[in-house]
Amino acid sequence: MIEAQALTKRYGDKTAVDGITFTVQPGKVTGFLGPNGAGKSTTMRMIMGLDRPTQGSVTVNGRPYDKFASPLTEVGALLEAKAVHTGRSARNHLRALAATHGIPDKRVNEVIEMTGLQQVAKRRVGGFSLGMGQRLGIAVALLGDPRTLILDEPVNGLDPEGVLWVRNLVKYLAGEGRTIFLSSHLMSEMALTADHLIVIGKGRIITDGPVDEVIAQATTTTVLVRSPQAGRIAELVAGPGVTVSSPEPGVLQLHGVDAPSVGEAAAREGLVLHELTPVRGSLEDAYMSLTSDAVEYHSAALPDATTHDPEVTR
Ligand SMILES: Nc1ncnc2c1ncn2[C@@H]1O[C@H](COP(=O)(O)OP(=O)(O)OP(=O)(O)O)[C@@H](O)[C@H]1O
Repeated sequence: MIEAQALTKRYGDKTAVDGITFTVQPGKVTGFLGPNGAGKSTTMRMIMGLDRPTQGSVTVNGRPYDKFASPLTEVGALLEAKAVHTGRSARNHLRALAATHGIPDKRVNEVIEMTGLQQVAKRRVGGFSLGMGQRLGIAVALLGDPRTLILDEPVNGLDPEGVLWVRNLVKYLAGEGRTIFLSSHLMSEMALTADHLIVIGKGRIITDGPVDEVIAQATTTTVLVRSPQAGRIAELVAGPGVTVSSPEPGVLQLHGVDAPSVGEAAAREGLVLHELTPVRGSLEDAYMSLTSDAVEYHSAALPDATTHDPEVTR
């Protein structure tokens, strides 16, 4: 378990992390989301004892990181994967780390296998691709078989097979009762991987809850109806708080009414439905809505492709 209490980090005038309190529970994958510069890496560095809080505290399994006699066996981390510029092979890099932390050599082989590095274990780490470097970083994090794992952007640079592997790995490790805390900017991936989310912006917590609740809180569910009698159905469901739009003939998009009510109203009148689908908002929709005020680095909007002058685009 990770527990942060009023955790704060200032760099001069800049408050990178602004008094955040949260708990990361064991047995779950907890996603850590927020725009660039929100304070995710700074928070993770404080958990790992690499940055000292200006105020507040953070503990792993009840203790500050620097109080662990054998930290690698308590908490493993992949932080801002920078290429390890070393002439050592991956295996020797892992062996050296294992030796200094009293970890048996056979664990090195285990993590090499777990991370799919067998083919390249003898190669110089300095020549690794971004994806191989990520796998090695994850191997380092797993080396001490820790109860808690902190992964900053673990899928960065991985190919689709690697992304799927990380997803399955962290779910498996959480299923074993470990505490998993990971950041990612890939919302679709986070939606598939995480059970719980903590979203921060400008150093403060925006929301903290189960993935489904975060999505439900920040998006609206619409109902898609396809029917040869769409006009009649639109009349039936009309009422205060209900908005109806029709993107194409025979199709309705309904806000403010749920799918069972539409189905029951149609049945009562003997109307035919070809489709009745609740359309939930995505995590990306929820994230965009939750963080819209917290984005420091706004990008310029691109011109709408549909309004291009055909003379110019041709
Ligand atoms: N060593 C430092 N000195 C000064 N400012 C820093 C330092 N480290 C981070 N910051 C600032 O603190 C803020 C939070 O940065 P942090 O790297 O924690 O954000 P992040 O959420 O991890 O962002 P990203 O998604 O871009 O990785 C940023 O404004 C950053 O510029």
